[in-house]
Amino acid sequence: MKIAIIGCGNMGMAFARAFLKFDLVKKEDFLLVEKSEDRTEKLSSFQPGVITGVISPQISEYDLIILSVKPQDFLSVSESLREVITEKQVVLSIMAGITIQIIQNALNHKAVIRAMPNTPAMLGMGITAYSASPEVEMNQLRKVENLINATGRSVFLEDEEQLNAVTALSGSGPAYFFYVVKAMIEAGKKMGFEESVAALLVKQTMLGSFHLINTADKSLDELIKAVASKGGTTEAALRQFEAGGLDETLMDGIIAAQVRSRELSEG
Ligand SMILES: NC(=O)C1=CN([C@@H]2O[C@H](COP(=O)(O)OP(=O)(O)OC[C@H]3O[C@@H](n4cnc5c(N)ncnc54)[C@H](O)[C@@H]3O)[C@@H](O)[C@H]2O)C=CC1
Ligand SMILES: O=C(O)[C@@H]1CCC=N1
Repeated sequence: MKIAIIGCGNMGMAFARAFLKFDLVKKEDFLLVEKSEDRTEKLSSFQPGVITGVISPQISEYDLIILSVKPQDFLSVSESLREVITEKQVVLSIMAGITIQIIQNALNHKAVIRAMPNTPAMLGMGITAYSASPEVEMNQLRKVENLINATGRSVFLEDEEQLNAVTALSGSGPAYFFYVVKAMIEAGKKMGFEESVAALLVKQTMLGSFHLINTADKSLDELIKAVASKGGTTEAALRQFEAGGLDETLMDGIIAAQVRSRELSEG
């Protein structure tokens, strides 16, 4: 399969590297379209077939076109892409908020898959949800699903609207996790630890706790209860979290992300 990637930043290249790792695509079968000159210099070490700063008719030789520019850059990309895209090509967009219909209209093109990955895709540990327009054929969808699975796990959603919630939950989710880890490390520093020691304590705690979620035969409430002794230290912390409305703040934040994802489709 020959793949053109438009917007070769964090996510576009995470996808490209994952496809290479699993030998799903050959280096020479990539066309990388990247506007930034700084970024383009870095891309040369990837040794793709073609690196270019602009969309040209050459793109019509590629089976799949991945749109991985920021949502705000889509309009300018679509103006040149609609001139050269051909009917047999499939478009895979990972842009937050931009609906299949907007992409179809802007490109005058029917076969569109919209996906929402997350940054652990860089390690092959991502989770991507995706929807497709009815014009995407089953064999095309399967091929794209195989590609996505090189970046981690995937889930197909019949209802495209749910991608806004996916964006809020797992698309943005890594940032929430890093935010909590950072706050915990800051607390460690406040209590007198060197940053490296605080980071070691927190990161290993997160890693071990994640594995407990997956392996212990306990619900999250039971896992919390198993840590929080009556009248003990954890209870003191949890009481403070509750008084500050931490869980509601987190939920409100995630819903704000969903609202923003919907807004992005309105331009
Ligand atoms: N970063 C994340 O965690 C996630 C991002 N996304 C989506 O992925 C998309 C890309 O995000 P990132 O990779 O984080 O952004 P990024 O800023 O790292 O990459 C975007 C790239 O597009 C390039 N670009 C802009 N206009 C262009 C044009 N006209 N032609 C060619 N290249 C152009 C930029 O120079 C940049 O290198 C966004 O739409 C975002 O919503 C989706 C899931 C997770
Ligand atoms: O923040 C954003 O808009 C993108 C979408 C999900 C993660 N990053």
